Amino acid sequence: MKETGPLHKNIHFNIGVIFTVIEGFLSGCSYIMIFLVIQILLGKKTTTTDILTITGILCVIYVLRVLIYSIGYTQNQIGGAAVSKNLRLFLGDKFKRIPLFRFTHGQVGQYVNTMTCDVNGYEQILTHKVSNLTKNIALAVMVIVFICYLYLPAGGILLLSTSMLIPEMWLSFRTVKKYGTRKNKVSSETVSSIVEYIEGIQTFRAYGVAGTKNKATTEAMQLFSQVSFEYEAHGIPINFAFNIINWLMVPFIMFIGISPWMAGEIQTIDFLLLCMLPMLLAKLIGAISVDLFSYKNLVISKNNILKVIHEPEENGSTEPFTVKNYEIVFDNVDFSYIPGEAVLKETSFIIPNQKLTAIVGDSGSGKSTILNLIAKYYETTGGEIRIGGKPISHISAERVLEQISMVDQDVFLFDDTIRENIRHARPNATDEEIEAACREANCDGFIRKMEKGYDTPTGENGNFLSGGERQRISIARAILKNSPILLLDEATASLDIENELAVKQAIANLLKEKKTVVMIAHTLSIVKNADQILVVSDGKIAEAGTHDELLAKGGKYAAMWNAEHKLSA
Ligand SMILES: Nc1ncnc2c1ncn2[C@@H]1O[C@H](COP(=O)(O)OP(=O)(O)OP(=O)(O)O)[C@@H](O)[C@H]1O
Repeated sequence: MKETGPLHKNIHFNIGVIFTVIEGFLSGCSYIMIFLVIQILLGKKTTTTDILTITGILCVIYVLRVLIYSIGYTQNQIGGAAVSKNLRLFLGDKFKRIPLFRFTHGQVGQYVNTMTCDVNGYEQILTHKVSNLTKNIALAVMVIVFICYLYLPAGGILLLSTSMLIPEMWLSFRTVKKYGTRKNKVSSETVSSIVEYIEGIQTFRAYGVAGTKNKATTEAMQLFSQVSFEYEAHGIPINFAFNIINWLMVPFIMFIGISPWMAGEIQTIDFLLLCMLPMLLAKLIGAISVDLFSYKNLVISKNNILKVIHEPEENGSTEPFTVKNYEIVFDNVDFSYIPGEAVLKETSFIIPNQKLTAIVGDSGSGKSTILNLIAKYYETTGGEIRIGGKPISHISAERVLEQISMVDQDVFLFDDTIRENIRHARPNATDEEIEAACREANCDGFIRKMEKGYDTPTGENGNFLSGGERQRISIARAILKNSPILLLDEATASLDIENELAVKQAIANLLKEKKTVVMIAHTLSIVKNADQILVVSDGKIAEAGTHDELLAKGGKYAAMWNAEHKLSA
């Protein structure tokens, strides 16, 4: 099947294979030359010219072999590396188009496995396996042809024994398909488990369940070891049986060559080679069998890559998303993360353009889900969400997200400087613009106190910074992006008083601009001045109105307000 797209092999790869095959034939030629040398030596009239000619030809063959091998190997490496680079770039780009809800924990493990192990595996096929295989096959064909020339029946028998490779491969491939596929699946689960273990190491250590005490990770590794063993254990007997047949051919050919040699039908030198060449052939066939086995295994990697390549993409339009206003409408929206377990049920509400809407409600009532749906992290299962009158289901997440700034509790920071982390919000922003955004976000002060100021590294995922500092950096990003919609998950409750005040001030600055703001509020004091408050309860909007209206109503909001005031009193 002709390969297209990122798996397509390039010209370097093809040149590499051709050169390796030539090198295989040349290596066969050196055996023919040795044959000629022995023939001359055993003959009566050996002249210096004969010896010089043969050694000269051998020199040329060896120099050519080294040259051709070097070119072939280099071309293979260049070709393979180019394919894997293009493949990784392609997959990186593909991840941009896969719906965001696909990036669940288990799936991320699979993607990491594909991007690393599977792409490495595929590169191995291209840079080593294919060339080794073609070279060994070329040399094996030459050896068989040469044995046929020496003594046809011996050549015929070797051809027959070599053809046992076909059933052997058929059986091996079945093993690879069954156990290799499982091994690969368990391998991605193990990667997920290891990623989770490393990410959560602080928590695991705090609870004394790190290292071998961590049940989930230990079990995942044990399972992987067991599956790997099963895989090898089922492949070995087939290979073992084949190798016995393969190597028994060496004495057998010797045996059937004795009578013609004694009868003078073949010369001593031919008999000598009949004793030696089957050993070389057995070694080659053994190597071909092992390479074909691992080649088939690596094909699983290729299939995993193909699976990602063919993953359904978002079907929304990538045309720029332009609307006259940024009113957000939820029209009878149904949503569930797990089929049958509804989180939002026929939910309808309007978030007015350039107004502040606060969402309050019990924990687990669906507040974050509403933000996730506006940002198109997930697709609704029923109903429609419209921004500025346009249904967002027809627009790609990337285009919708261009209109949105998100400040939530999980601030993701890259292992880069503070300046570059903020610049991600608007890559062409100047240093002055970044610093101005930081002043508004109340983080300019603490950044300047740092040794390298804006060029201070944040550490992996911002672990050199405190929670409040990370939140203010996230607010600076939102200010810099200056998008018309702002989704805010206010989470000042977990901060110390100084940080809480700084973050609240930063949020107040962020809200000064005219934007459509949707804010999840965990403390009601912060939403008092909102233009509209939505009270979410059990996946529905239980109440909607201003602070005063809702208090006057004496419903759920009023109860929450009174409870909060009792606590702070
Ligand atoms: N990725 C997910 N997969 C499955 N269920 C989920 C997922 N995310 C949230 N849920 C479930 O959906 C429901 C609503 O969750 P959501 O995070 O929207 O609540 P919330 O009101 O924001 O809660 P909180 O105030 O505690 O953050 C909860 O029952 C939660 O367990």
